Amino acid sequence: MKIVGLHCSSTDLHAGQIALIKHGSRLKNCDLYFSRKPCSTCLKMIVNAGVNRISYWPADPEISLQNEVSNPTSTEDAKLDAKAVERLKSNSRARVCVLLQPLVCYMVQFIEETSTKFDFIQKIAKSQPDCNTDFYTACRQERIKEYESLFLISNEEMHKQILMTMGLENLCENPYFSNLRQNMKDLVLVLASVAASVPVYGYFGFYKSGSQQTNEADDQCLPQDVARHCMIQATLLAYRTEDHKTGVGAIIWAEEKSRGCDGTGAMYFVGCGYNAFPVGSEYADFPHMDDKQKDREIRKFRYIIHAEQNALTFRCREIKPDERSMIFVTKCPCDECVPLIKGAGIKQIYAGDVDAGKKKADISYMKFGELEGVSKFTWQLSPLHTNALEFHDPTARENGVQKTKSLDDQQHQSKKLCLGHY
Ligand SMILES: Nc1ccn([C@@H]2O[C@H](COP(=O)(O)OP(=O)(O)OP(=O)(O)O)[C@@H](O)[C@H]2O)c(=O)n1
Repeated sequence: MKIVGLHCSSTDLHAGQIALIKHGSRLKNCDLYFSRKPCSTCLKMIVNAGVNRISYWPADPEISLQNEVSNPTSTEDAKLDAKAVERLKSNSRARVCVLLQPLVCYMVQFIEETSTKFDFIQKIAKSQPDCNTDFYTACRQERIKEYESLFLISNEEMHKQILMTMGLENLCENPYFSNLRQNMKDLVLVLASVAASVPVYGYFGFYKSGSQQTNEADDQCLPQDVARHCMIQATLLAYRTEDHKTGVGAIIWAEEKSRGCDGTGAMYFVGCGYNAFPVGSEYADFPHMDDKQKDREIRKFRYIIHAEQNALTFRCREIKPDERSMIFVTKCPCDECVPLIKGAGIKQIYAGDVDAGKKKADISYMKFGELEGVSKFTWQLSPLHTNALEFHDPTARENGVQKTKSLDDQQHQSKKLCLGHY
């Protein structure tokens, strides 16, 4: 499977319309994933492009289908549109279905426990030995609250009514309804746990590492919230690893010269990957041992494809020399990958720096520190505030976790996943 694009709605266009503009008839046979059921404006074009499957999150984040009292005309429109969507669905070849695979047992617990092991949490914990990792729990609680309000509908009756209007009455009876809500909740918990592993905490963030020779434009760090968002994506990918021990995720974005229309500002998705054995291989085809195993022949390192290598191989866009392209990796790039990243023309690396400068038996991390010509940003305390872990403004913190800026909050709240009527 290869990801060919990630889009969200802009002021003028819905996410589905943007996918259509960006990819045109290349959408043929693709699978599309929506954070809500697409409206007829998007669906008719997508169906027409010949897509294979459309999966959507079974909720309506704007609750536009429920605002009958406050806004009868738009609710009427929303209901008409829901009917049109049903007709498009039943009369088209594409499979239109609910996006929800129940998670395997213990997955939520596994992710919650392991996400504290990521570099980003460990660095903070090490810098303040007395504070243990409680800040992780506080940060996770904040993310849970935020994502629940975005992705779940707290009132069960209202959720049932929305499902009915969407043509999902088969999910409104128990135990199906409660299973559906539990599955949705589990995914929210997974997302919140992973997001909390790259926390908003004090003056920690991605800052330039070392004194490097690069051109000025490439030296500019992304806003911290954008960098964190992309690293969370990479961290989610790391959970797909085929390595028993170490999961690594990587995602490449680039910045267009002109501002795009796809709701991601000027940034566009280039590719992503995680560490795994060659495509098509079966579980026992290759060795899985690490370099503590004496017999070198049964170690994994000569076989496993690194996260950055998969992101570069399965990218959907070219890396243009005159655009600022950036890779986000959850671990320090190793000596095999550093020349590949530079050779591919990537301008910025955002990474954790676990193992940086280490020479292990079969994998080394020596070149990252010496790398010139690519800007490197690693997770650390802001160099301007090295001794200032505490905020001067006490209102900026809550349970030890920095609160999101109110302006960001407002922008986030007003961002609709699919603008306009349903
Ligand atoms: N930037 C990186 C760094 C490592 N890896 C992957 O991470 C694993 C190796 O991780 P590492 O921690 O160096 O070695 P391990 O033997 O797994 O663990 P240990 O730290 O105990 O040596 C390999 O699958 C390698 O493909 C990767 O994809 N991208």
